[in-house]
Amino acid sequence: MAGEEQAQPAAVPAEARERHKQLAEQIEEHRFRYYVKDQPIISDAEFDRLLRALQALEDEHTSLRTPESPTQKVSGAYRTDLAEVEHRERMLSLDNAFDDAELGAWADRIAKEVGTSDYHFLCELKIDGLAVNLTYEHGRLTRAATRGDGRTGEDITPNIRTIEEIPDRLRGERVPALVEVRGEVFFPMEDFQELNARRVAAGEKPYANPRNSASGSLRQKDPKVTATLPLRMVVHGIGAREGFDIDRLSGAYELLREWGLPTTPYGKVVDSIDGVREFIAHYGEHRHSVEHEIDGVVVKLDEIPLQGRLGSTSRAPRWAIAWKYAPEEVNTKLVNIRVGVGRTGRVTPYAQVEPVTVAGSEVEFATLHNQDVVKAKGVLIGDTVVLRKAGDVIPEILGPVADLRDGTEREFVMPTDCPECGTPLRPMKEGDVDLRCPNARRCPAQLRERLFYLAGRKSLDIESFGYVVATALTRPLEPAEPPLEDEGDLFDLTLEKLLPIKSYVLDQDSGLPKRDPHTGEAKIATVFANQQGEPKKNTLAMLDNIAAAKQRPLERVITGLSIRHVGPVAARALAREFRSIDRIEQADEEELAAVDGVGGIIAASLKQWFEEDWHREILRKWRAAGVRMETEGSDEEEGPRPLAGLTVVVTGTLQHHTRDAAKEALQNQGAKVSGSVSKKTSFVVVGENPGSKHDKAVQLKVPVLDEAGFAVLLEQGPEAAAEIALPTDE
Ligand SMILES: NC(=O)c1ccc[n+]([C@@H]2O[C@H](COP(=O)([O-])OP(=O)(O)OC[C@H]3O[C@@H](n4cnc5c(N)ncnc54)[C@H](O)[C@@H]3O)[C@@H](O)[C@H]2O)c1
Ligand SMILES: [Zn+2]
Repeated sequence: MAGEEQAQPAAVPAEARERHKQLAEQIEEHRFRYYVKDQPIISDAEFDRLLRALQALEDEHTSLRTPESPTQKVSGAYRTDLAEVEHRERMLSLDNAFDDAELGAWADRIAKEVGTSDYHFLCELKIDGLAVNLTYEHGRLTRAATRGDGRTGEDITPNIRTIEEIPDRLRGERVPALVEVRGEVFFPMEDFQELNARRVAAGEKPYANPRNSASGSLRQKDPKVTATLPLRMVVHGIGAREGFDIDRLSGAYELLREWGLPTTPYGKVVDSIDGVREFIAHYGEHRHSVEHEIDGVVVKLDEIPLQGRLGSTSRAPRWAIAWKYAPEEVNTKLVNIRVGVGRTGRVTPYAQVEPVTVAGSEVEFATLHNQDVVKAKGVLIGDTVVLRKAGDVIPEILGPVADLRDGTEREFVMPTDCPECGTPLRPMKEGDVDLRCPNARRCPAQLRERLFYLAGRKSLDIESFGYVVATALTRPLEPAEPPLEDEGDLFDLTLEKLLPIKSYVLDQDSGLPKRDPHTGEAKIATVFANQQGEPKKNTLAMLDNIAAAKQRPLERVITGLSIRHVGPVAARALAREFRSIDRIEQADEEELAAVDGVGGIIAASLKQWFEEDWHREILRKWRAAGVRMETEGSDEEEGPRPLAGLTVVVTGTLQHHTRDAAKEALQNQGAKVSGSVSKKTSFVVVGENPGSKHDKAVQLKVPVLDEAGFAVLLEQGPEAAAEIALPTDE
């Protein structure tokens, strides 16, 4: 008889046991790939699902929850090339809360078990990096190690010494005999693509995301390699200690800061779980206003004696919990790399992926910028890739999961001809990375994009004129000839020309026809007529709106010409200075370049634009149609410019101004309006629901104005506004 088998509890069905074994093996395998090879093949979210499935199985059959189960251990013990180091005090993982009920349950347990009502929660950001343990003895850094299995980690002392912000010696008078400092090493997102480019060029596998590159960089055998990489660190805990006492973790952070260690500025002590919820909600919205990737919030009981009272499991402390945000990274298949043609003819590759839901929306396309970027990222068509969608930013491909290749993947080859008009592509200038379609006037893609921009908010702001209309006017299925040759004909559109038009309904992101979800057929529509062949209401409104757009200010007309490098800011400067299109055309390059906000590149681009016959023809037609080509009044009439020299950023929703109106008001008084906050920003005007710019302002201590302060700035000038600017340290 097999006595050992009898040790297995009979109550657990064989299938459950088998499933448990398989899941456990899978999890161990993924941990090995993640912690040791730094090349995971599944996303964190998928990994978390596996671990949860195992937990659920063990909840059902508790006897499966043995000490060896992956649910009970801190990662795993693996042999690596690096030397082993024992931690003095164990390094643990964290339990997770994926929804509010789980967070609430944790808080209830704390309330029940701490035996007092006098306690606080310390909220911190959960940094997506690599856990390390730094040992300082009498103020000197003597050892640095990875977390490993929590008891034994890998020795990375020489590598850690290459990180600038980690002090070799602690500063100050109150340096203790011993302290283990725990923290997270991370790789800044903005340096990530560059690292991958270097790796691909050197024939190495690119990393799938910044977290893997932090780990890979730090666990190099040769610290000289680590030294070349921009690793950063944030400390978030204390292990073993001798020679000092602390009673609050938040207080311990003060001490760590005094010693010269990089603590986080984003921690916050709150006295209720609702305070925790607010913190979670706030950073859920401002996730990208911090310099490192965050995947959640860590909530800790702040009182250290109470932490001791609650204790830990074999895997995680009971006094802390990690709230996980919805993942922004998913793995999916790169089905194809296509190219799109932009407003200025620039041809850019973009990724078509197997549709996935990420950060709440379904994604099918992701940007790839240009052919060099495709190379630098090292992605092949057919790869499983890591796709990231962060906030409102356009989805992008971070990198390939190279370990999943099976040899069928192929390299992307840039097409030689324009995908929409067949014209051979070429760089505009020698040395340009970008290829362009030189058929600027009639390439349907370019004309479509120009029209869409011309009708858009930054230019003529024509309502009822969107992408579908721009498509129908430039590449109709019927009739064969489009109703306009180029944007010169915009103001001559008639119902007669519009009603017969049938067109594909194109997707704005990809330029591909949208498909009927049921039949899979490309959607075709009569865009301007209803079923009876009469004009749609929208069509009539659009024609009225087009007519009204003839009276838009000069700067908006200039913007709408799609002159390379001439955006709304330059257009405004040009309109202000020259006051008519004719005078801009007559000005020589030097005069143009001398205008504040214009400069040499724009001046050259303007000159080039006016050299094209068909460009001048657009102006002639527009003028004949009655489009405004100058500003009335003379220079002298222009008011004083009390805000000249100021740079102002506007963020959030204002009650009494649209964003554009606020900008215009500022610019009218001579202020420069900028989209990003820097130390040079004079004021940040903050409306409701401001985003990361507000945080940045606070961080850089730039004066912040609310809407009332904004009114003071406009009416009484910068000195008065400065007096009522909000205190910037919260
Ligand atoms: N994709 C894969 O194949 C794969 C495999 C294994 C693990 N993972 C991922 O790794 C993570 C699991 O790792 P884990 O066991 O370390 O758990 P965890 O990441 O959920 O939480 C524990 C860790 O959080 C870190 N941390 C970050 N900020 C912190 C802060 N302010 N205070 C305290 N700790 C902070 C600590 O280093 C700690 O070790 C999960 O996100 C999981 O999805 C992925
Ligand atoms: Zn073309």
